[in-house]
Amino acid sequence: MNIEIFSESIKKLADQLSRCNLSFHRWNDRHLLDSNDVEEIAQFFFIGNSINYKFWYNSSQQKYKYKNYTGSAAMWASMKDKKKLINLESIASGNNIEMILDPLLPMRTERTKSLLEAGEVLLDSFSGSVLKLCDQAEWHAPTIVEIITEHFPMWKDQQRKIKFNKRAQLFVAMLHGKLGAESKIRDIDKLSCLADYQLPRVLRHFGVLNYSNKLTQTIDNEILICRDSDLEIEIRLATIEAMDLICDELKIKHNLRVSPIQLDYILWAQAKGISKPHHLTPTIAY
Ligand SMILES: Nc1nc2c(c(CN[C@H]3C=C[C@H](O)[C@@H]3O)cn2[C@@H]2O[C@H](COP(=O)(O)O)[C@@H](O)[C@H]2O)c(=O)[nH]1
Repeated sequence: MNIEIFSESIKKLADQLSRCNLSFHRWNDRHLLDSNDVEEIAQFFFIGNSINYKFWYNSSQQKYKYKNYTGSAAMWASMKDKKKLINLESIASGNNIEMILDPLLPMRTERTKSLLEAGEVLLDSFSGSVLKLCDQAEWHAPTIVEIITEHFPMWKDQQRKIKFNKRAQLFVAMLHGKLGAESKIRDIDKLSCLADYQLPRVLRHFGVLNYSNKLTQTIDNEILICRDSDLEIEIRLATIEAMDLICDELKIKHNLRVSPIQLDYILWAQAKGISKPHHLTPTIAY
């Protein structure tokens, strides 16, 4: 065991959170597509999340940049600038990928494969419509995630039978938040938080996750943690458990019903001000 969850820190953090606006993020950020066309938004969120992973090169400090943006925001901003090229037929044919993918993005080979798969499968199995995929799931959040991970192998994020499905769940959360009152998505609260590299960093910063000396050394010295290793899975599981406990505390002590996926972005966004590194696992999952 390399991680302990501190209940005192959970109480303190829940207390702070209880005084914040805990509603779903609306994804109206400047680097995201703004459109009244729901299909266009859904497609943009889908294509973006198909390559929403690993924005670091060799360390937490060395991040992909585009214009004034860093990390995932830079990827979204670059996709937004190229939105006219995001045409499923040409993505699936491989023709536009060279132009869509910024050459500076890490894991270019994997991202090319992710984009090709997204284009091909959306066209072949869902008539090129992300909304059709949601219709097929009857807008039931966990079913949308299931359909995505069944049809798009690159989205499958399952380790030792544990379904993390970080990118598929983020896609659903983004669509739900963006649609706001118009959202037909059901059972969004059945999704888990998104076990990426920033959320555990935030939970560690707030003292919720307490790392063993070995893990502290590994992360602070920016030593790579292998994909599918016990350590990687422990970090991801502890993140989910801690987020569930924070939600329990908000409910029991503060009478606030907040789901882990609702709380996810609120805490994720806190990563910006943290100086300690995040864990480094080269992966297409997050
Ligand atoms: N748990 C959780 N993880 C999330 C998100 C988002 C949201 N995305 C954006 C869309 C509009 C917003 O303004 C954001 O820019 C990205 N990530 C993950 O973080 C990592 C990138 O981190 P950094 O290098 O610092 O950008 C990477 O694994 C990415 O997949 C979230 O909401 N929850």
